[in-house]
Amino acid sequence: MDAIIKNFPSDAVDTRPTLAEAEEAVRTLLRWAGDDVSREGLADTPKRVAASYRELFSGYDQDPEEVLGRTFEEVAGYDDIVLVKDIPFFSHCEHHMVPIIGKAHIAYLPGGKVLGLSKIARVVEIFGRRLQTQEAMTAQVASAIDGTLQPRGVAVMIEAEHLCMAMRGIQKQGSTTITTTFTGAFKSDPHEQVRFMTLIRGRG
Ligand SMILES: Nc1nc2c(ncn2[C@@H]2O[C@H](COP(=O)(O)OP(=O)(O)OP(=O)(O)O)[C@@H](O)[C@H]2O)c(=O)[nH]1
Ligand SMILES: [Zn+2]
Repeated sequence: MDAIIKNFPSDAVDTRPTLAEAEEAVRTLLRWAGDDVSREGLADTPKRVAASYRELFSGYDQDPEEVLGRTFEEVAGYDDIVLVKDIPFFSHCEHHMVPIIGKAHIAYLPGGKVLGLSKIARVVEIFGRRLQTQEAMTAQVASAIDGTLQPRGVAVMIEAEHLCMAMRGIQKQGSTTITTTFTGAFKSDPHEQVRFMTLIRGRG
């Protein structure tokens, strides 16, 4: 997992295809779906899909450590839980390349350094905009924050609907998958986990 967090996964791909090759691949999939690539409505679709992949999978070219490296000293007088909850995200499952729609709740206990709040949401974006399993994404977000900020603990919960389970296959709409990763005090102290859960559910 470290390799996924520390490096740009795109570096591991020795040669990215050209744009023309990517557009040709889209044409192939359109034909596989049963459509006619020569009809007018599809003329620009390969170009649009290739451009949209650049955006939807932009996380491969972004380094979470760079984003999380911009910290500032602990805010005087505050050393308690910092929780950003209900961060919406879209990802794609690595099995079917179909959307995962969810929200992330992320907390940490400062250990000397504090993150800009937007950086927490940026980390969700970086890992979300890659092909994922929900478990891996949850662990990656927690590990990236833990490794760079070195707080007293990190808690990550992701709640998501997998459209590969809703639109196809078993076709169960509306089910939610919940995954959690706890480090440090959140892992060792059940009381801290309860506080995290209570704050997420809005009763804190
Ligand atoms: N653990 C985990 N599984 C996932 C995630 N996203 C999708 N899956 C599952 O990955 C599995 C892939 O199963 P396969 O049997 O190889 O593929 P499949 O024949 O398309 O499976 P079905 O979806 O059951 O039709 C399915 O059970 C999906 O529900 C995820 O984030 N985490
Ligand atoms: Zn899937």
